[in-house]
Amino acid sequence: MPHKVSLSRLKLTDFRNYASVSLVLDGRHAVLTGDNGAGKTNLMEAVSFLSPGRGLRRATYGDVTRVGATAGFAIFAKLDGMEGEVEIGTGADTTTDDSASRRLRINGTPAKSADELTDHLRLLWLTPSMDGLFTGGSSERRRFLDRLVLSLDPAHGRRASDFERAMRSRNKLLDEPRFDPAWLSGIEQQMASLGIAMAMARQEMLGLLARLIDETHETSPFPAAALELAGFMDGQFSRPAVDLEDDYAAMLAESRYRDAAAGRTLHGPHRADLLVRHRQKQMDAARCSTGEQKALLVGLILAHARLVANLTGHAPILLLDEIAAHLDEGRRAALFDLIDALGGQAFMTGTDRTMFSALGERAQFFTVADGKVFE
Ligand SMILES: Nc1ncnc2c1ncn2[C@@H]1O[C@H](COP(=O)(O)OP(=O)(O)OP(=O)(O)O)[C@@H](O)[C@H]1O
Repeated sequence: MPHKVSLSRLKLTDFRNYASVSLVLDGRHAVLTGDNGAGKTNLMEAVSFLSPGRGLRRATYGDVTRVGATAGFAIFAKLDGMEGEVEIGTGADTTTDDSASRRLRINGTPAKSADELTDHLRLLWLTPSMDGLFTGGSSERRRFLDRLVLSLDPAHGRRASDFERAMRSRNKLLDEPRFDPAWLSGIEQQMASLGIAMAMARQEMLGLLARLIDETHETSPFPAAALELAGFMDGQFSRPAVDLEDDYAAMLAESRYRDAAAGRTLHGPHRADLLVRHRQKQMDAARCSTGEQKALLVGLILAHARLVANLTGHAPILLLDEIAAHLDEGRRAALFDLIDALGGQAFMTGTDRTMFSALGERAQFFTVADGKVFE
């Protein structure tokens, strides 16, 4: 069984609709129920700030600061983390500067980078806004894919942002009337090494996930997904990375004029797409019913959670927003058993407490109302 990483304390100050709230958690799953607009998702969003990035809504820090607050927002959490007990404090003063970056303290010491959070916990989430993942644009799927990679390989985020930065400089250079070829090929080399590393990290994660789905799909109550990356270096990933880097650098050099005309870089990992198929039905996920798509997504997240637990030895914290809403009683009970069997702590929301009764003593129940939380 993996080690259970769990939150024991969560305090919010001026975060969304919470002026001040403090939760004491006992390590079991946390079920948050309450009316629409009570603040359930906001609480989960606060927990999602314990991972690098802008949380599960990708909001600006100005947006998450409570309307009317005078000094920005703050989140404090205490947890039994991957390296033992840890206290994490994060927040930003957006009242004077909306572009402020967030401060982060781990055990009282300022962290150099938000990546340090991944030493203590891994977080995965599933929210209703992800329901259109298979039918929407490829950028959402890439973001989803990269988050899955990030929870296994924390360096992935830095690689992706360095690649973006290099690509922006190249696009800018190509926009100039006469570009300097030596300068450009330097940037293209950098893009090639970062871009191939990114693509390989994605391939590797998908390979591991596919193997795990293979091993577990017969016992899973959720449909199995077949996963494939397409749109960049397709079918090439058994070749050595250095060869792929050379090919990609050559591809960039060749497409300078076309890219200049298009005003963007036409080839690269930023154009890849995650193709998902329903294995049992042999059907593209985009053509499955709404319920089937949701079931595929739930199955995918839970398989990934198991992968993270297997590879790191620590079960990730799961944030599952309205996950039980459209399931019948039997499926809900099966889902809760599966979540519980992962060995980690899950936060779950819903409007009705009775929907979670199958969890019984395995969960701590909270009622959320108007920015207040009661046990
Ligand atoms: N910066 C903010 N300051 C104050 N209130 C905010 C801020 N941002 C959002 N809110 C409010 O927080 C409330 C609760 O939002 P939340 O998404 O958490 O609800 P919920 O309990 O998950 O509801 P639902 O069941 O409808 O999903 C909303 O009414 C929203 O207007």
